[in-house]
Amino acid sequence: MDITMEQQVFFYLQLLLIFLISFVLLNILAKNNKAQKKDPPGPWRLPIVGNLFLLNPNKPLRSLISLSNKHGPLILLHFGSIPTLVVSSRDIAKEIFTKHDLTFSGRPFLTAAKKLLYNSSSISFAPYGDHWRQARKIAMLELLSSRRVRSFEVVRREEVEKLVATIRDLSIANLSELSLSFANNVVCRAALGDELGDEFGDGRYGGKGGVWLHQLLSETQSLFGGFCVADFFPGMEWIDRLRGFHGRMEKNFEEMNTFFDRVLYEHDLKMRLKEEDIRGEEEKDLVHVLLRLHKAAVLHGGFLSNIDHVKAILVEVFIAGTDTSSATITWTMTELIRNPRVLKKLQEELQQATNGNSHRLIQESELEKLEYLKQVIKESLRLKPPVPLLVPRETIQECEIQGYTIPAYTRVIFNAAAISTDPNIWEKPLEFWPERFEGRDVDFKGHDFDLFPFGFGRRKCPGINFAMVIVELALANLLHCFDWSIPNGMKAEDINMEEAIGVTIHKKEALCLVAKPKW
Ligand code: HEM
Repeated sequence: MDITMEQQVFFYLQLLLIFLISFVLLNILAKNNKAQKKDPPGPWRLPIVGNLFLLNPNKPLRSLISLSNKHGPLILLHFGSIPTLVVSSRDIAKEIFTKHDLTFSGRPFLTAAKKLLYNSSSISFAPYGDHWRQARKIAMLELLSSRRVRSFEVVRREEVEKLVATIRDLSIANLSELSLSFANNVVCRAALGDELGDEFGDGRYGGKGGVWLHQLLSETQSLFGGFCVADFFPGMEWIDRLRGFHGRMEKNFEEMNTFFDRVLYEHDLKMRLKEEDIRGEEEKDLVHVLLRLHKAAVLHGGFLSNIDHVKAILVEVFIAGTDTSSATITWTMTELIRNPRVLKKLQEELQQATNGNSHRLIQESELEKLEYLKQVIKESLRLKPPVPLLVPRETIQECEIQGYTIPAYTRVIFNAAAISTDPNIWEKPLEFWPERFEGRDVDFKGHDFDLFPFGFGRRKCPGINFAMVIVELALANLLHCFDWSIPNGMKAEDINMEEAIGVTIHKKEALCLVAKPKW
């Protein structure tokens, strides 16, 4: 059949019409879509630096709290070129956990983690995915399980004995330093075993080797807490090189890497001598456990066949486990000395717990019944959470929160400290008042959104049991063995409560107190 000229024109007109209608419809849809995509509120920002100028570098936490007070509990800031969502409300944190936990389970790829944690192959800074899942499983089942934590009871007891003996010889105790070396020694002995090895000073934690390792780890902590230009201005690594930050990271990494190579080599030698260790018997430290898993992975294939991943997990245990526990001990002692009523009540509880035989140390088996001690620590974690902004997260896909669109790869900060001192949730929020938890079932292990010092969801801290027993045992014995007072006629109000900066928040000025032995 022939098509007439008229029919042809009509056909092309129809096509044109369809094209025009589709074009208009698509445009409307695109506009609607754009109109629907709403950014969370946030302050005005400058080109290039974004909102960085709004952060007081000495008090970033306080700056974030005041920005949230001004702009709302869900704000979008730009740190350099990095969009960063700040969550400062219990209800929004709960919405995220219950509806979008997976979306918020990423971690940003930060320079220090890339360099010091073997290309972010540990747990805390590993991007969400199979590697992280496998590493976390090992942490939960093998390294930080209740059984493993119990197996280090002797280590903790011996270190507490040493701590108490050291303080008996001091006229003034620097509790910031003492609690850090106590936590360091417990973590080192749990991770590496009882001896450091002769290449590292005299091979003992209390000696030169211990001091050297302590300094090395402090530098690692400080690099993690430091400001790295490339994390806010990708492509500008050269500035970090120029200002020496890269050099510091390289040096710290080389020293740490050599140290762990040596530790692994020595453990391997011992394991070869004692074949039974490979089957998992007599595992005395975490290096043994990791080496067993590494050997099995090399033989049969699987996770941890790469020795760098073993080293990354070991560095992680140190950086995640020592500072946080010692900061909790120091802040709790600070609050107690400022609150003599609470201090006295707690000492009475400890006295009763010893069943009349008070001239001895409190044992781990007695911690369970110390209700008031638990309330005191909970209150300290509420007022001074050691990791107040948690570890930064990153969205792995786009999602909608409170009607706002949050794109994939947005960095996310949860302001746990703002929530745990929110006057809408807590009565007298800035007062140290442990009795607030009496009969109030507030869990702090990531199930309750009023208080989550250990984070929540898939990425919450797997070291809670490991940390809590260290903190409880140290505090119970510090308070049971000594009466504490403030030196040089200072008053409680004179104690400087300023916070140092870093991922873990320490007391800026060391806590120095007079310790009078009770027995
Ligand atoms: C008082 C002591 C501690 C506090 C306050 C604390 C706090 C935290 C916080 C806030 C996070 C981030 C959670 C999140 O993103 O939701 C975290 C993660 C982590 N913590 Fe702890 N922590 C403590 C002790 C420990 C200890 C003793 C260890 C191990 C020895 C440990 C190992 C880890 C690891 C591996 C992660 C990363 C989890 C992941 O990304 O999957 N922490 N911790």
